Amino acid sequence: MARNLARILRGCGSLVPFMKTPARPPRSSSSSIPVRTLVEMLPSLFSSKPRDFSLPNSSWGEEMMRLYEHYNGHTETEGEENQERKWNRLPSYNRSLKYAAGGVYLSKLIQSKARLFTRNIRDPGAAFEYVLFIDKEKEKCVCIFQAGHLLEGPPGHVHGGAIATMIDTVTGTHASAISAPVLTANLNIDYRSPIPLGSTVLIESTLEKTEGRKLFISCKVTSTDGSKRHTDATALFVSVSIGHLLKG
Ligand SMILES: CCCCCCCC(=O)SCCNC(=O)CCNC(=O)[C@H](O)C(C)(C)COP(=O)(O)OP(=O)(O)OC[C@H]1O[C@@H](n2cnc3c(N)ncnc32)[C@H](O)[C@@H]1OP(=O)(O)O
Repeated sequence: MARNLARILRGCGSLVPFMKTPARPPRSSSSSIPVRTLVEMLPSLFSSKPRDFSLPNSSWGEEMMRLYEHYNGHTETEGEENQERKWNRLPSYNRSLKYAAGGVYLSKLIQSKARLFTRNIRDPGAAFEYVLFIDKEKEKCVCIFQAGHLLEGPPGHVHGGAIATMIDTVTGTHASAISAPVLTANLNIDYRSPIPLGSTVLIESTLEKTEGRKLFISCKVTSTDGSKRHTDATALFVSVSIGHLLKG
C-alpha cells in the first residue's frame, strides 16, 4: 500500500487547477485510503516536474514565436512590480495524474494511460501547438494556436472538431482558472471561414458573466492580425465538486 501511494504521488501532473475547492467524495468500502485526505495532499507533494508543453519548441513557426514573445513580454514577473505587464502564461501538461492505484475512486481519476487529448502527439508541430495567456483580472484569455498537418478536415484546412477542441480547451482553461473544477455544459460554435492547415491563429476568450455556479464565456478565432474572423463561440461552464467528477 505504501509503495502504491508513493507511485501515485510521484506520478502527479496537472491536477492543481482542479484542487481549489475539493469536495468530500464518498469513501470506498474496498479501500482503506482516506480518499479526501489523499486527493487534497496530491498537488503539494509533486516530486518530479512534468514537461510544460506551452513552452516554445522547434516546430513553432515565425508567427507563433513572434506572438509568444509579444504576450510573454507582458507576463508578470514574480517579485517585480510593473503595471504595464498584463498577461500571465499558463503552463500546460499532458496528463492529470499518471498511475492508477489506491482504491476504486482514485483509480477513476488516475488512469495510467490517460493523456490530455491535445497534448498526446509525440511529433512536435504535427497537431495542436498552442500556448495560453490569461490577463491579471482573469477576464480574458488569449491562445496562440498553430494547427499541424494531422488536424486536416476539408483539404488543406483544419477539421471543425479540432477547432471545437481548441475552443473548449481555451474557454475551459479560462473557466478553470476562475473556478476549478468546471465541466462544459454547453458549447455553441459558428464556423465563419476555414482555417488553413499549418497557419497560426489567435483564440480569444472573454468572461461575459457568472451566475452562481455558471460561467458564461464567449470566444473568437481570428487571423493573427485580426483581419479575418474564422470562428465565434459561446460556452457555459458549471462548477462541480470533486465528488461529481468521481461519480462519473
Ligand atoms: C486543461 C484543459 C481544459 C479542458 C476543459 C474541457 C472541459 C470539458 O470538455 S468537460 C467534458 C464535457 N462535459 C461534460 O462531460 C459535462 C457533462 N455534464 C454534466 O456533468 C452535468 O450536466 C453538469 C456538471 C454540466 C451540470 O450538472 P449539475 O452539476 O447537476 O448542475 P445542474 O443543477 O444540472 O445545472 C446547474 C445550472 O446549469 C444549468 N445548465 C446545466 N446544463 C446546461 C446546459 N446544457 N445548457 C444550459 N444550462 C445548463 C442549469 O439549468 C442550472 O442552472 P440554474 O442554477 O440557473 O438553475
